[in-house]
Amino acid sequence: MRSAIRAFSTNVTKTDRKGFVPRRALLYVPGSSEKVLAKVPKIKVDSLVLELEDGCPLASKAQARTNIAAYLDDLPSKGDHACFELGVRVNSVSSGLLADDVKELSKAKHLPQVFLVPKVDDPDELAAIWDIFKTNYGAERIQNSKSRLIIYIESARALLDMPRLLATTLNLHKNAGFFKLDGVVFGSDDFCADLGMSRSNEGTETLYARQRFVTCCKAFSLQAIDSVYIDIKDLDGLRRQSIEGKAWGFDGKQCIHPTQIPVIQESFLPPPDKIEWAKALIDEYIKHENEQRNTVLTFRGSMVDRPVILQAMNIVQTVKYIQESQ
Ligand SMILES: CC(C)(COP(=O)(O)OP(=O)(O)OC[C@H]1O[C@@H](n2cnc3c(N)ncnc32)[C@H](O)[C@@H]1OP(=O)(O)O)[C@@H](O)C(=O)NCCC(=O)NCCSC(=O)C[C@H](O)C(=O)O
Ligand SMILES: [Mg+2]
Repeated sequence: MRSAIRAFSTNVTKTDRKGFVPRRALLYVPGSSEKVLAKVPKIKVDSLVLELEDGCPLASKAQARTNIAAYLDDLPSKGDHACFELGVRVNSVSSGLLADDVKELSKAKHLPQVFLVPKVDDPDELAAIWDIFKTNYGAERIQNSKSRLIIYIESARALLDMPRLLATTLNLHKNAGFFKLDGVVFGSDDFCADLGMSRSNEGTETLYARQRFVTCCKAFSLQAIDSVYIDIKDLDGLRRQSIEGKAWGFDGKQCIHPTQIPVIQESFLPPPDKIEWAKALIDEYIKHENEQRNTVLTFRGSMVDRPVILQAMNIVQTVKYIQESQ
């Protein structure tokens, strides 16, 4: 892309995209099931999360920890994985289970590519989380790893305090060497429970929350991962909510069943006609700019100014990054 276009600060270009991981679909695979774990290397999804939290019954937590630690310990023997990223979601600090999770996981030779920490409600919890990881892994092992961090916003308090939570997490990386925060997940089901809401497939009850959430993520150049859609059989509803989330600026969506993966991943890719529109608009804009005319132009009957160009660039670059990561 030409320099005039590159000079714009966009959603995509302002983020450090080195090591960019597409997270259109983030699939939870319960760690308690050895049968399902055996399928992990072949599951084609952007981000695959070995689950220790709510997808794992309390009675199976210990078994799930052992299974996931064994999986990570023996990672090279599993061969190439079809996913871009293999993560582990641990339990929250408030559950009292996090220390046991991290203690067991740290026995494995390999770290996951991303740790996902749910229910981060208060900036003070972050010091406790860092302390648990440091105690078990040792600061050096963490600082020398390329593992990333994803946190969850799942309560009214966390949503309101989101800027402070994100800034504190980013500072823990900068000042102490904790894993770098790369994305944030909106835990809509826990959020509904926290507010006494009844969740619906339409998701109108979380409209404000999702919009505030995505705005805060983008203010800190972080990936925003949308709500889970629990009606597994309703793929049309899932598609509608995925397309809506993409249009609102979300980068991906949580996923609980393999049938949801293609629906979500397709929805988070701009459609071919949008990609064609964006490329043609950028070409036209460059031509227009070279002719030293006003930077507002008419394209296919619509007025185009700088923000429209930025949206077109986001489309082209999102596709480019996903293709480059494949
Ligand atoms: C919901 C499920 C319990 C359904 O499982 P099951 O009854 O086995 O479904 P199917 O018979 O339709 O399964 C068909 C085959 O697909 C495999 N399968 C199913 N789910 C998964 C999966 N998640 N990953 C990999 N493979 C999966 C089955 O094994 C079958 O295979 P086969 O026998 O070979 O044909 C189950 O889908 C499930 O447990 N999903 C994950 C649930 C979970 O983790 N929930 C917590 C995350 S959501 C969340 O916490 C949101 C957030 O925090 C918030 O607060 O909002
Ligand atoms: Mg949750």
